[in-house]
Amino acid sequence: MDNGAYQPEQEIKSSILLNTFQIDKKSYRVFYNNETLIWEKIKNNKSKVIIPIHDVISVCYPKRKSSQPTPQVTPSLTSPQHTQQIYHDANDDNRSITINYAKRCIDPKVESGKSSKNCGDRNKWRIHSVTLHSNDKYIIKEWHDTLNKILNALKRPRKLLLFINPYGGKKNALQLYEKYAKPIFRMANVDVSVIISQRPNQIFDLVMQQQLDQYDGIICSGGDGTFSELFNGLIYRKMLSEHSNGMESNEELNLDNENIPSPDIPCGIIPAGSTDTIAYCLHGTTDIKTCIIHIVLGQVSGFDISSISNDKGLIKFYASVVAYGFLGDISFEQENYRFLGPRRYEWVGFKKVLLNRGYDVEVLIHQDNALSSTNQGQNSVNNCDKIKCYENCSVCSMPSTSTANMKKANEEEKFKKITGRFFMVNLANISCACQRSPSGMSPYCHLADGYNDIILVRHGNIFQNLRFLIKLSSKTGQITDFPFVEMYRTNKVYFKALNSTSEGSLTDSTQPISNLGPNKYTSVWNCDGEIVQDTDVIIRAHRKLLPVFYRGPVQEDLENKSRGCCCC
Ligand SMILES: Nc1ncnc2c1ncn2[C@@H]1O[C@H](COP(=O)(O)OP(=O)(O)OP(=O)(O)O)[C@@H](O)[C@H]1O
Repeated sequence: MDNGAYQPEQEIKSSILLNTFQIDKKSYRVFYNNETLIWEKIKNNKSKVIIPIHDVISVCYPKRKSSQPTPQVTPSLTSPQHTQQIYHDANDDNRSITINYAKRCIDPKVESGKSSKNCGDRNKWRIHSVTLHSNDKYIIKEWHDTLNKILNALKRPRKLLLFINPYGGKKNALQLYEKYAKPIFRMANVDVSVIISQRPNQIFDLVMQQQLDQYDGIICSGGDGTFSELFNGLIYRKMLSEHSNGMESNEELNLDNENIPSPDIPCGIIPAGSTDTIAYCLHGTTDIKTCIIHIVLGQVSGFDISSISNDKGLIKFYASVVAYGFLGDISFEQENYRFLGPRRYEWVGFKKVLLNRGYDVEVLIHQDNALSSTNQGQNSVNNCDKIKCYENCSVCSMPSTSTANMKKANEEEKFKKITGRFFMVNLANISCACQRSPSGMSPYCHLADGYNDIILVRHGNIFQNLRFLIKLSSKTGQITDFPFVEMYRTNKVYFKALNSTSEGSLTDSTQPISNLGPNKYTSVWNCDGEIVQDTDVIIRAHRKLLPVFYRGPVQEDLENKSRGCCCC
């Protein structure tokens, strides 16, 4: 029933505009209809550009050059600094408007129809601008006002809080922000408050303490560790607020760690770390402009987050991987070689592959009935349909009712027990693809299906371990082709290190590691790059727990086809 109230969706859907404009001194028919903006040459309607309104960043009158200096961010801030740009409209007599829009990278030859093969990376997005001229200032004004009304009706972030980690990666997050992020936020009229972190875990602490209601999104610029601080803060904050009545301690908070509440505020990541696995998996690229574009365009989707707990409760949430054994050992030692930059992983990895003696462990892998039906009861990724996770993924968009219903029908949970000596045991929340390992350790892992892939790599001689690592970093081939690798899809795993000299799990395990660490018999966990020392843990996947600015990578078939000409 139409009660006369203003409905933004109606504005987006029902508006229609059609006029002739000059673009680069040529006549174009330009129309807006059905959430799409189209301009085509009047004399040659083959040259047509189609842009969904959701990919339009801003519509403005051509700007006068501002005499005001651009505000600079002063380092070492712990309270937000605002960096909003004020636009100056030229005058009321405008005869042109500029439309700034984002578009996937497509080879200009493909766009002009001269070639069907695309050398560009379709995961990358770039900003383009088109200026429409008309002698009729009323037409210009109508287009400007209508398109801005539509853009304002879209659900997009207008005010963001950004944490910058100046220490991660190449230590250039601040420069990257100034060079790439600030101009895009300014173009999109997003008001950004910036906080530069001064120590590890400060982002987590600030997210827990700060008033966040005024923000439409909380984002960070840094690597996986920085993003981990951010989303751990957001989730813990939400858990605390949900349990605020009568909640006395963290232990009580940790009791119900099956049903974790979702944060209300979406988050995002501007990659400025060493590996940037999470950004790579979310967008199919670590291209910084692409990641910023996805934030300003504001498309939010649920992203799986997993947790690692001990018998006392929750230890940490992770977004990429928890890895015990080889990768845990690397994570433990790499901090000592930070002066080598991203190369430190190669040096420490080389040392650890030579010295690895394997670790004895026992795992109980939950066999989810919802998965068994598609996997012939094996829960093995080897047997399941090999569907990769892309934008609009059919697996991730399946309703999540199956797991809950199955549990009721079969009260007793089924577990698969595996014991042995392992080179590494990894639980991947995402494919873990990155520039170094483009397929990732778990190529078919999904971003939002509610499952982890557990990868068990049996310990072997140094040549076997090396073969495994080479395959892991290759573009083709799968680690599950090796007979010493097993992979299972699951939403819960009980893990125990055997032969432990540490008499049970270490408490307070994410505290500074000083003299603690892997001993002769046990390793540590690499949890999104941070160390967790417990060796008796439960690992759970939480479906779509975190709202994140992302669309997912582009479908690979198209990408491969489009890259067909790269050999030339
Ligand atoms: N001002 C700071 N000084 C020192 N360390 C910091 C500061 N701010 C954040 N940190 C810590 O820096 C660590 C490394 O950051 P991050 O993981 O983002 O970068 P990286 O390790 O280079 O990248 P990646 O995780 O993608 O490989 C994090 O654990 C974070 O807690």
